[in-house]
Amino acid sequence: MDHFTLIDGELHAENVPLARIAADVGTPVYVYSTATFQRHARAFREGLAGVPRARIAFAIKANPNLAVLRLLANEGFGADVVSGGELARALAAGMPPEGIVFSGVGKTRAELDQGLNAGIGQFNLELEEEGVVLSELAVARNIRAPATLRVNPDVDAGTHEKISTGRAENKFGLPISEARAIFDRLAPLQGLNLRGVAVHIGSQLQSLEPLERAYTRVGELVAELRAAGHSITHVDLGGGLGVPYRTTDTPPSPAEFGEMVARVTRGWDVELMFEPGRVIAANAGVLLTQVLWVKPGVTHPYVIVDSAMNDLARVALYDAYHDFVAVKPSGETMTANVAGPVCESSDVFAKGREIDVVKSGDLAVLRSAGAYGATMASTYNSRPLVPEVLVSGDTYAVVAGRIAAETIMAEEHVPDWLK
Ligand SMILES: Cc1ncc(COP(=O)(O)O)c(C=O)c1O
Ligand SMILES: N[C@@H](CCCC[NH3+])C(=O)O
Repeated sequence: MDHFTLIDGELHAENVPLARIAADVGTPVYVYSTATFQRHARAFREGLAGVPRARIAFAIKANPNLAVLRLLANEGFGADVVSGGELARALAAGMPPEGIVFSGVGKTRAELDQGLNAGIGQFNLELEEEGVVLSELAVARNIRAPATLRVNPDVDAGTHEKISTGRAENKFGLPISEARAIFDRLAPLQGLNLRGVAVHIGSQLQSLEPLERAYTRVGELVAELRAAGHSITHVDLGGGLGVPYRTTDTPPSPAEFGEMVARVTRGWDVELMFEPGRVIAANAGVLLTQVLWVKPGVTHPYVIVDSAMNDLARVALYDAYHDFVAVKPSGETMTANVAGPVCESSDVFAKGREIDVVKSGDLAVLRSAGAYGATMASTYNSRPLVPEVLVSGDTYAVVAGRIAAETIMAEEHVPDWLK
């Protein structure tokens, strides 16, 4: 359930008509609901009620909008960051440094430095050399960096191959079979407080079974590390819980996830970290767009909208499904393709789909666009960066402006020899 509903035959975000936002801000525009974000954040936390000592770090990559981060900080969430830019955003949003986890396979020395300067709560190490460098940087400051080893459990998450991270051939994590030896070598380093293990096997998971397998392997590793004399106090179980994009999708609920985690981790006696992204953000946002033309096609007409793959890349990248619905549906439907203006044949949001009847000038939304939407937008075709709006009750605020591609076009970008 979300807070984008029909009121008097017209789609609203909470109590605000989407048509009003379109008139005031223009389209395309991402529209987020405060109430949906809060509902999802609370449902996730409540799902973990049976898990002692659980901490939640929102995976900022899913939606790094500062207002959204402030909202989640107010819900007690920390942040999972994967770059210096995301770290800066988490801090700017008021997330306490000790609630911030730094993940990622390619952290630079400058980013490790930035994390140490900020005093973040945890570095998830992806390779042995990274641990050596982090230790050196920490020793230079006379501190010890809190860290875990991210392991790759070689589990197929059963999701789209481009968002799968836990198979042996993926670039993420250390082979779990080598974790013990690497832990033995890194744990004594003076600048490290190597205190646990992290795992994350992929995104948009539709089943708990691969997560349970991965977590079980992590549990075995924790026992093995303890038997070898290591003190293990922290385990990071990552993110990945899927969401319904279609009404027929039935991903596990946060409550079912929490029940599985409580069962699998019983007796681990550690602080558990979770890094949800999509499950908090996806259904808290829509991409509001206007129909430009309805163009006759060979088999079906093309509904050409003013949003495109540069605004919402998921369909072109992963063949993802986003529901397309009219803001003022007449009740009639038609079979059509929905496409954007970008000069790529992959700039198509829906093919041969039964959709609400729309005509030139009508407003419509692509649903479930709050995660990996605006954050993956680009200025391809010199289109502006899409703005974002956050609704709360009867009011809304523009929380990211429409940034014209021309603003990054300057005479100094043309070298002298071309003038
Ligand atoms: C390390 C890590 N943590 C958390 C996430 C968030 O995943 P999701 O948005 O599927 O919850 C990701 C993305 O897959 C990730 O790579
Ligand atoms: N960008 C992907 C998710 C990537 C998850 C990050 N490891 C998507 O939209 O589905």
